[in-house]
Amino acid sequence: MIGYVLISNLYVDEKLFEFINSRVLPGSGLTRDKFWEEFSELIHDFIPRNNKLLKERDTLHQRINKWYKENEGALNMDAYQSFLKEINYIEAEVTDFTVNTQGIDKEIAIQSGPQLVVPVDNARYALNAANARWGSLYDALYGTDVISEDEGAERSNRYNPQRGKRVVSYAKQFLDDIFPIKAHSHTEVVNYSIMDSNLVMELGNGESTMLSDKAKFIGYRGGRLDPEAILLKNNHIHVEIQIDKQDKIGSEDNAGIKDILIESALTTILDCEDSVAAVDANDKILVYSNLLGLMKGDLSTSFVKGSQKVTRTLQSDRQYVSPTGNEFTLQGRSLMFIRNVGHLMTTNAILDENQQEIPEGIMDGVLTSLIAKHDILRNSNYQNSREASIYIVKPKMHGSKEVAFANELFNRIEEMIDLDKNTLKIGVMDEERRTTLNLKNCIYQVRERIAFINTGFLDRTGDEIHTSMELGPMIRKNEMKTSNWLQSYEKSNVNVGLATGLQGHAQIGKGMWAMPDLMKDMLDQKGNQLKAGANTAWVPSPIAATLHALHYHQINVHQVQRELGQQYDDVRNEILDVPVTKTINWTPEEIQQELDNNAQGILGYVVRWIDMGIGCSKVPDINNISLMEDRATLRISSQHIANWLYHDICTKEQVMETMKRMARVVDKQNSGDPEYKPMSNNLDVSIAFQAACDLVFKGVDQPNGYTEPILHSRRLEAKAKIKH
Ligand SMILES: CC(=O)SCCNC(=O)CCNC(=O)[C@H](O)C(C)(C)COP(=O)(O)OP(=O)(O)OC[C@H]1O[C@@H](n2cnc3c(N)ncnc32)[C@H](O)[C@@H]1OP(=O)(O)O
Ligand SMILES: O=CC(=O)O
Ligand SMILES: [Mg+2]
Repeated sequence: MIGYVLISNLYVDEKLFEFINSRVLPGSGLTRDKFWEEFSELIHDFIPRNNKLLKERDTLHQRINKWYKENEGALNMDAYQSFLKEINYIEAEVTDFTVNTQGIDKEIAIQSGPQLVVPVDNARYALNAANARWGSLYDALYGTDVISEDEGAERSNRYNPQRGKRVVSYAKQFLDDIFPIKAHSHTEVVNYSIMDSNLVMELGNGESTMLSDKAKFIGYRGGRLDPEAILLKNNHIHVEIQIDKQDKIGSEDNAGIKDILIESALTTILDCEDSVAAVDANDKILVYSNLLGLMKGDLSTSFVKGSQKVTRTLQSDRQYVSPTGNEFTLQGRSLMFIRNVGHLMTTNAILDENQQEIPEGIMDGVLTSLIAKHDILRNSNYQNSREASIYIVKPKMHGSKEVAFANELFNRIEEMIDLDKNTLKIGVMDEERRTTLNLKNCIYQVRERIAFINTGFLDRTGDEIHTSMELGPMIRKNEMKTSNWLQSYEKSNVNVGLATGLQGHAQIGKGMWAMPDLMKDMLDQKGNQLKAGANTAWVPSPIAATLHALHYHQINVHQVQRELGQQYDDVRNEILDVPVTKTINWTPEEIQQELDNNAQGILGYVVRWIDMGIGCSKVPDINNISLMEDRATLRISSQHIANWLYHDICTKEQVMETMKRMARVVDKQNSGDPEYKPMSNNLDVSIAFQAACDLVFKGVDQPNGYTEPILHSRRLEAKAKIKH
C-alpha cells in the first residue's frame, strides 16, 4: 500500500506513523514496538463490537419505521411505549445508584461557570480558548451589542469615549450588585487599598468604607496602598479589578480602574468532532498536533491582526497575595477537555490487514489519551489537570450499550498506555433520543469515571426528526425550541443527573448559544439554563464566556441544584411527544420561507466545509442573523427538508429551485472572500453544491440522519480535485 507502513497487522498512514513515533511516543513512557502491537490488538478486539452496535442502530430504526407504518394516525402513547420497551429502545431501568467519580478538578467539582467549545484544528482559536479562563469585561461589553449604540455610543474603529462611559457604568453596576459596598457604590470610590487584611475603599466625600461582605476580598497584587489588582470571589469564581492610574482608561477613572477581569471559561472543550472537518490522515495529524502542543504546553502560533504581528502561546497562572500576606496562584488557563468523534465514522488514517478503514472513534480514544498522558506525566510547564485526570467527551452515543462500549474501550486504553484506572474521565453527550430515554442506565455504565452530562440539543433535534421520519411532517425548525419533547428532555437530563448524584463529581451541562453576535440576547436568556439546574453551559467564543460568567455570579447554582434535587418528575410521555404537526396549515409562503432558511444555512456551511475544510462557520440566516453552524445544525436543517420532501409538503423541483437560488445568495454573501469559489455559476461541477443536495435528497437514508458520511466523502473528492 503506497503511503502506508505495515506494522502489527495494521496499515498506518506513513505521516501519522512518523508523527506518533517522533512526537507523541517520546516522553510518554511507552516503547514504540509495544505501543503498535497493543494498539493493533485493541483495534482488532473492538472493531466487531463497534460494528455490532452500529448495526443495532439500523435495526432499531427499521423496526420503528415499520411500527409507524403499521400504526398510522395519532400516536397511541401506551402502545408506542410498550413497543419501544419490547424492542429494548427503552431499556429496563437499573436500580437507584449514585456515581463515584474520583480525582475531579475543582472546575468541575466545586466551581460553576461557562464551558467554551473550540475547533481544535485551528491553533489560533484553540490557544485563545485555552487562555479564555480570564476575559476583559470592558472589552466584552465595548465590542458587543450588550451596550447599545444610540446617542453617540456607536462602535467605530477609534475609541469612542461615550461608549466607554457606558461600559464603565455597566461594569460598576455589576460590582455593586455582586460585591456591594454598604449604602455606597463603586462609582464613588477614588482609591482602593489594603489595611489590616481588609479591602478599604476611600470615597469621593473623604469617607472610607469596606465591602458589605468583607470575605469576598481574597487577594491583591502590587503594593498594599497602591494595588495593581484586587481579587474578589463570589460563588467560588473570581473577579479581578485592575488598577493603573497612568493607563489611558485608568487615568479617566475616579479610582484608576483600567479594566475588570472576569474568570470566564472555567472549562474548554477542544473539539475533534462536529466543529472540525478532518477527513484523512493529514487532517487528523493537524488535530492531534494542536492537541499535543496544548498538552505539552509548547503550542504557539503567529498571525497578523490589524497591522500587528501577534504570537499566541499559553498564558501563565496568575499570582496574588492573600489579605494576610501569603502568596498564591490561580489557574491561568481553562481546564481542557477533548471531544472525540463518536462510534460511526471510519478513517483512512489506519487500515486493518484487509485494508479496511478502522473506526475513527477507537483511533481518537487511544491517540488523544496518549497525547493527554503528557499532561499527567507533567511534561508541560502548564499543568492542565491538577488531579491527574484526562477528560474525554464522547458524543452521539445511542443508549447504554454504546456507553458501556466506550467505558470498556477506556478501561483497555488505560491498561494499554499505563494509566491508573479511571484516569480517563468521560463526558456523555445526551444528544440522541435513545440516550435521553435511558440516561440513568447510561450514567450507570460509567459511574466511576463520569465527569459530565450535557444536553446537546442540536444533535438531539436532528435525531428527533430522523427517528420519526415515517410518522409525519415535523413542525417548523424554530418551533422545535419551545416544543414539549425538547423542554422535557432538558428537564429530564437535570432530574437524572441530580438523582444519580452528579453534584460534586460531574457537571450537568447545557447546550450552545448559537447566535454568536447576539450577546445582549444571550445575557437576557442564558441565565435560564442555570435556573434549570445546569452548572455549566456552552458558549461559542471567549467573549461569550466572559459575559455568560456574569450569570454564575447572579445565580447560585449549588442552591438551585439543591432545591431541584428534591423534585423528580417523570416526563417520559412528554419526551416521547414527537414534534409532528397536528394539522398541515402552512401557507405556501411559510413553506418557502422555511425551505429558504434551511437551504441557506446548509449551503452557507457546506461550501466552506467542502471547499476550505472549515468545520464551524458563522452563517447568516434569512433574517441576516449570524448563526453558528456546525455538523449538528446541518443535521437539523438537512433532515428537516428531507422530512418535508418525504411527506410532500414540498416538491423535489421546489427544493432544487430553492437550493439553486440560495447558492446565489451564499455566493453573494462570500463575494468579499478571495479564497471563496462561487457555486452558482458552476452548479454541475461544484462538489459543495452536490454535497448540499445529497444531504437533502438522500437525507432520509443517512444513518440516524448524520451528515458526516456525505461530508467526508465529498470533501475527500474536493481534496483530490485540488491536488490534480
Ligand atoms: C452543536 C455543537 O457541537 S456546538 C460545538 C461546536 N461549535 C463550536 O465549537 C463553536 C466554536 N466557535 C467558533 O468556531 C467561532 O466562534 C465561529 C465559527 C462561530 C465564529 O468565528 P468567527 O466568525 O471567526 O468569529 P469572530 O470574527 O466574531 O471572532 C474571531 C475572534 O474570536 C476568537 N474566537 C471565536 N471563537 C472562538 C472560540 N470558540 N475559541 C477561541 N477563540 C474564538 C478568535 O480567536 C478571534 O480572535 P483573534 O483574532 O484574537 O484570534
Ligand atoms: O454537541 C452539541 C449539540 O447540541 O449537538
Ligand atoms: Mg452534538
